[in-house]
Amino acid sequence: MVFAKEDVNYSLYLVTDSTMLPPGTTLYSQVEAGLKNGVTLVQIREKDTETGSFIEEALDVQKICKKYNVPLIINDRIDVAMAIDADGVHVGQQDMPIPMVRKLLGPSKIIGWSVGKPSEVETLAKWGPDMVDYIGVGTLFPTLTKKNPKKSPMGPQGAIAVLDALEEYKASWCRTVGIGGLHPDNIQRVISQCVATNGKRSLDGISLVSDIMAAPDACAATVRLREMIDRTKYQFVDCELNESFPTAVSIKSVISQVSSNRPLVQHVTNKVHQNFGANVTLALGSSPIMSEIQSEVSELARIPNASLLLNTGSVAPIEMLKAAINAYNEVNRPITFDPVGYSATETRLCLNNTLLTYGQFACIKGNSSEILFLAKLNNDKMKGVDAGSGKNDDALLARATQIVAFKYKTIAVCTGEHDFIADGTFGGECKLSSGTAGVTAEGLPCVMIENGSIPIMGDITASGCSLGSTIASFVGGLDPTGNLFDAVVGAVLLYKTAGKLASTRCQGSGSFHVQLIDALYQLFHENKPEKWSASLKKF
Ligand SMILES: Cc1nc(C(=O)O)sc1CCOP(=O)(O)O
Ligand SMILES: C=C1C=NC(C(F)(F)F)=NC1=N
Ligand SMILES: [Mg+2]
Repeated sequence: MVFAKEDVNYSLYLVTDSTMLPPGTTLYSQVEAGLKNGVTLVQIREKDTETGSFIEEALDVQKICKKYNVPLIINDRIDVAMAIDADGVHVGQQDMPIPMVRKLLGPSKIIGWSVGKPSEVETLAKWGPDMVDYIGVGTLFPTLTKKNPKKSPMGPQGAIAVLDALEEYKASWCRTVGIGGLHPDNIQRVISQCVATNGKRSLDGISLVSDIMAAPDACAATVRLREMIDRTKYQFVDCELNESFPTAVSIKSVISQVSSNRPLVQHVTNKVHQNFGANVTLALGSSPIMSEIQSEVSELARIPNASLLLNTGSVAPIEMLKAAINAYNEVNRPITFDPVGYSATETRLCLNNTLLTYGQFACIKGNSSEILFLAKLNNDKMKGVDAGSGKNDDALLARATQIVAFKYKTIAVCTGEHDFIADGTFGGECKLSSGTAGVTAEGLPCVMIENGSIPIMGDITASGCSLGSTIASFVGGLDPTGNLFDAVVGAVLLYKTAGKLASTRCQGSGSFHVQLIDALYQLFHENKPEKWSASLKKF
């Protein structure tokens, strides 16, 4: 039986490995459990097996696959694939060159190729539509399954670069599966974030080994994976994600929610910001906790209305930051990420990129330099950790904010003379293959906040960081029916209005600090957004 290539379903692609079988299971029992519960494609990959027994195993697996009408792909071994008339092969960059594989297997067999970077896409595009049928895009996340890992994890952003290359080189025939460290805790984020910049394609499937092969109950593991992959809504935070434009009324409602829910705002932040951030949080009727203790982060995340502010100004150990991201993602509580000094040094760049790839953020907030860099629109290195020097025009900043929102499927905030806020959550909608149906960054809801300049804001410490505290309070205080975009816009509007008010009342930077907290306190408790000086404009 030959499978028509366009009928191949790549959505849940099991790659076998007999070296990790739990007691009481066999290669066949795990594969059958997968096939019974929604695996749509199987690859037998047994690196350390002698040819004879490999062929025996492959024939047995082939029988099971035929029973479920699922194609069987052989890893690396073209000879074995031909010997048993398998449905295709998967080869890596160091294996037999693709044109030779195609010559041996003929046009109807499925050929898969491991791809880790855009230049490899250029090659496959040059070979044309008769060569590579699908690519394994990886290694997405760290994994122990691949013995001698040659590739460092690329994360969703690396997969986006590969998807972009497929679009750039017009390899429309080529399908894609993500692979490497894929598990229930990151699959939905991968499906949601791995979208080509033109919005026209996302991964066609999720490929994995250990989540099923090493599962004591491979049926249950596969059922969970299947259900997750079939979901078209990625609810990474327990509040509403819809792209309505905020109004004074909706912001008033956000403040009432925050006021009554009194969110716990865990600050993992730099030393300079801690005290002031705590006072800003208290002024907003929320309760701050400055904890960097890894062992308590799961408990804190489970406190009602918990909200995490991750500010990488001066950093806790990366393992603690990762634990915090995991803990809050696990219980769908919001994380506000402030990549302070995003790329000022190699260390910060590496740390921030690692964290950006490690979890889903409700909001990513930065100054214009940080946002321009995150959007890859700023070539020169950042100057120090303060706001970028020089004037960037509004259109560029709005676009950069939309690009960051799109890449990370988050609410992106770019602060400066004007503030920009873009909603890249797509209401949580996400789908295999079709991406965002062509919606691109410039199609995202984006607002600009005008408020006149507040020069003195730059003369105090932690003014930007404390906007983070304000955002974290607002997103943390939402009811499940509250709206994330409203909360972030409301936080920025309130903060800028308070800054303006404080600058008219203070005698210098010392009293500005105090006046800013007073203004936040008064405006919050008064809750009359319709009277705020900061104005909102759809961009
Ligand atoms: C077979 C394979 N190829 C990879 C690549 O990056 O090309 S990673 C990998 C192993 C993936 O195993 P797990 O799902 O257990 O992480
Ligand atoms: C190294 C590999 C990379 N990707 C894939 C797949 F996901 F199936 F495409 N299989 C492999 N064996
Ligand atoms: Mg190989």
